[in-house]
Amino acid sequence: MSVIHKKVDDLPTSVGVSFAARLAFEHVEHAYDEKPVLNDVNLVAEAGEVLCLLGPSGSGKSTLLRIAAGIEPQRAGRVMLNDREIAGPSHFLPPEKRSIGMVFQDFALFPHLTLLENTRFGLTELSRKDGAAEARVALARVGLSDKVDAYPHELSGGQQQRVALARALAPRPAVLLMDEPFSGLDSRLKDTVRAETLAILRQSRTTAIIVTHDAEEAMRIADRIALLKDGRVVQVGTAETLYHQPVDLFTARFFSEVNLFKGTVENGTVETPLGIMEARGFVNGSTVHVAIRLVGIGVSEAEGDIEARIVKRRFLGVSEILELAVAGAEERVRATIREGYLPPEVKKVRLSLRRSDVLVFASKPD
Ligand SMILES: Nc1ncnc2c1ncn2[C@@H]1O[C@H](COP(=O)(O)OP(=O)(O)OP(=O)(O)O)[C@@H](O)[C@H]1O
Repeated sequence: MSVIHKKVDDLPTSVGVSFAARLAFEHVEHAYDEKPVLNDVNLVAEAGEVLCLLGPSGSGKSTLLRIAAGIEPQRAGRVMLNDREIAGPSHFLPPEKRSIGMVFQDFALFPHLTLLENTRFGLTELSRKDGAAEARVALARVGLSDKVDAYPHELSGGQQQRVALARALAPRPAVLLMDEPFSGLDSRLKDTVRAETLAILRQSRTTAIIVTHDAEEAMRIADRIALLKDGRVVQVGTAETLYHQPVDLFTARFFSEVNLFKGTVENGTVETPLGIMEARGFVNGSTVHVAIRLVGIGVSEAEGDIEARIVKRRFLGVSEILELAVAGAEERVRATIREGYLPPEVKKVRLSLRRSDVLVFASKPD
């Protein structure tokens, strides 16, 4: 996909081709009253990419979006759109001048306006006729041409989300910000709406920053993911990087369910209930956490080096979670199997480990 780089000053404010822009947060800090919520955030959304801000509740994701949109002026640092400072010590561009669109969690549609009027709302620089024409194009793009005269309450949740997307994209923003855009949709609709939204973003070549607290959702939609914790960016990268090379235990646990054991390093190894694991690069005597992904434990009636007994089975539809007692270990171990893989009467099993699912991290002080 070719992405056209253009200076923000040259960007059309309303009609014309959409030019994806690069948006960068540089040393951004923020606090509400005296409570710090963002701490030295450095993060770039490259032109044309879908960047997900992922993190638990309260990690500062929405605040970062609001700062980019210009709704919330940050305490320190700056926000750049291509080479231009849009918020910082020397300049503050008001929201309507930023060429940045926003889709809110609750869609924020005007209930008394039709879809056409809702979508035309941000096209203030165009005549009524041109605005309506652009709004029709935007609604066609999200597949709602036949509903231009309908009101929001006449639509399903998924359709309302598409109107919100059409309204945000109609002025052809250089960057689109979306705050938990799929969280209000029921699970049956979610997959479809997510796929449609992504297709529209790709087609319109818009740079998008999407907030979510759901790691699986981020993996489904993002080109890159920025994981936030307590107002700091913990790690940025592709889904594969964050999953396979997590920088810390927090990141590892955000992306997969793990068994967690604490141990002491001896001669580059550490003992766990599932055997002795390699812990290269750690100082002798240091305390480490060993995280073993549930999916990395093979369970079988016949094969595997480790003997275990099934203590509990929990049915989860396509899979089951097993709680296991391992010979010689006090701590219980969890593993996952395909539903029905083991007959109900089976109690004794053997386990095998996939080494790539064993992750060792230095223990942080409690
Ligand atoms: N207007 C505000 N006034 C005071 N504190 C706020 C305000 N907005 C957010 N906060 C606080 O700032 C912190 C970060 O909030 P923010 O909404 O950015 O996090 P988030 O990661 O988006 O979380 P969530 O997923 O729950 O929305 C939280 O502790 C929150 O309580």
